[in-house]
Amino acid sequence: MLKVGIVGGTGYTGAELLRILVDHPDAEVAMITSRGEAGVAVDELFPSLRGRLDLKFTEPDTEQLAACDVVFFATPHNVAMNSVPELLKAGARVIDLSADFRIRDAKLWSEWYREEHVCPNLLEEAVYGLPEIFGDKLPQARLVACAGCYPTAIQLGFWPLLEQKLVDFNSLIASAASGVSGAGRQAKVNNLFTEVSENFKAYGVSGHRHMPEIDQGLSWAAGESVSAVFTPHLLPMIRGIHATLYAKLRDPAVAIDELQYLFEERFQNAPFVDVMPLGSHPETRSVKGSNKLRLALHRPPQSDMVVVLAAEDNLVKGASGQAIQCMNLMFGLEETAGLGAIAVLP
Ligand SMILES: NC(=O)C1=CN([C@@H]2O[C@H](COP(=O)(O)OP(=O)(O)OC[C@H]3O[C@@H](n4cnc5c(N)ncnc54)[C@H](OP(=O)(O)O)[C@@H]3O)[C@@H](O)[C@H]2O)C=CC1
Ligand SMILES: CC(=O)N[C@@H](CCC(=O)OP(=O)(O)O)C(=O)O
Repeated sequence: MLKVGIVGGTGYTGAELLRILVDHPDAEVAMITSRGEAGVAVDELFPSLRGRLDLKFTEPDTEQLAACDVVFFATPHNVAMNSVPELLKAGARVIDLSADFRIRDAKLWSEWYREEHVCPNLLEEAVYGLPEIFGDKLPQARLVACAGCYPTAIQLGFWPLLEQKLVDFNSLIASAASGVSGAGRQAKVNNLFTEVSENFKAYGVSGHRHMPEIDQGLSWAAGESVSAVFTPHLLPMIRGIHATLYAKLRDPAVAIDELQYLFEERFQNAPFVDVMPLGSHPETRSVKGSNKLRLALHRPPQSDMVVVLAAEDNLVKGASGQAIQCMNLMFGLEETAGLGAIAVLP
């Protein structure tokens, strides 16, 4: 059994790691931290885990965490990077759900995250945690930087089109919406029920920290520097991301069936990417609680655009499920181990 440590166990992604790991056949949670809840039983804070986990939150302690085989950081950015060098030195492997190691360029990272990176030497080594693309790098990885929630849906949705150079690289638009759990569990006025419910709005249009991450991934896919227009929106629901991706076809005569075949082939060995039948409309509830990303292709009439629709659960494929998928591949386990849950309907 793998011994797992979780830093940041009281947040939404930490709780989601727990939900998945208590049913994992090859891993057990050995340590879980919270500064605010240290000493409190995990099942007291999360009664859904009563009878399933006999553990208390502890203060984060890098020396103790180093005894784990793998440590997940489910913490805000600028936290993991302070402990990762010591953990790696002690022989633990690290899966970071935050953005500390996602961007390869330390200067660019500092511009968006407003801090100096404390271990820029590890940025090159960190494997970007998007297993459908970088899965072959995971077995050797000491450090994984899990892809962000919006970037997962947007990068995978555009990837085959860019890789095959089928679309105009200057035409990429990603309009996406996230449930409120994407903003984390800490109290903020903007996330109050009264502020969020019965409302819909865009945010971060002139600058969102996922922009450089999305562009970095799209550029890897295209093999050259590419930038998308990204517009996030806040959806008055708890979980789920829906993205509508637009791109101009280089050859408007290309048949939609060919594109569908391309996507099916690209993701044929990806257990968590579902390329739905042509013309489908993936819904967030069809992925709620599951590690699936559902994609569907459309060709609007009288236009030279292709539209890709994408739906995922931001806390599962967009965060904790994807992190566990990475862990499985790092340790030579079944990619799907512990991740078999299907979506909750309705
Ligand atoms: N929510 C989402 O949909 C997604 C989130 N992510 C990323 O995952 C990370 C966690 O997100 P989320 O779960 O939403 O965040 P939350 O705000 O819900 O939880 C943060 C957790 O980190 C702990 N924490 C905060 N500061 C520190 C610190 N300085 N040292 C140690 N522990 C700390 C908190 O506990 P305590 O203060 O008690 O120690 C808490 O348990 C973020 O980086 C986020 O960007 C990624 C994809 C999707
Ligand atoms: C609704 C909401 O606020 N969403 C968050 C999503 C970010 C997130 O969860 O962080 P990752 O970078 O780790 O994916 C935001 O827009 O900042």
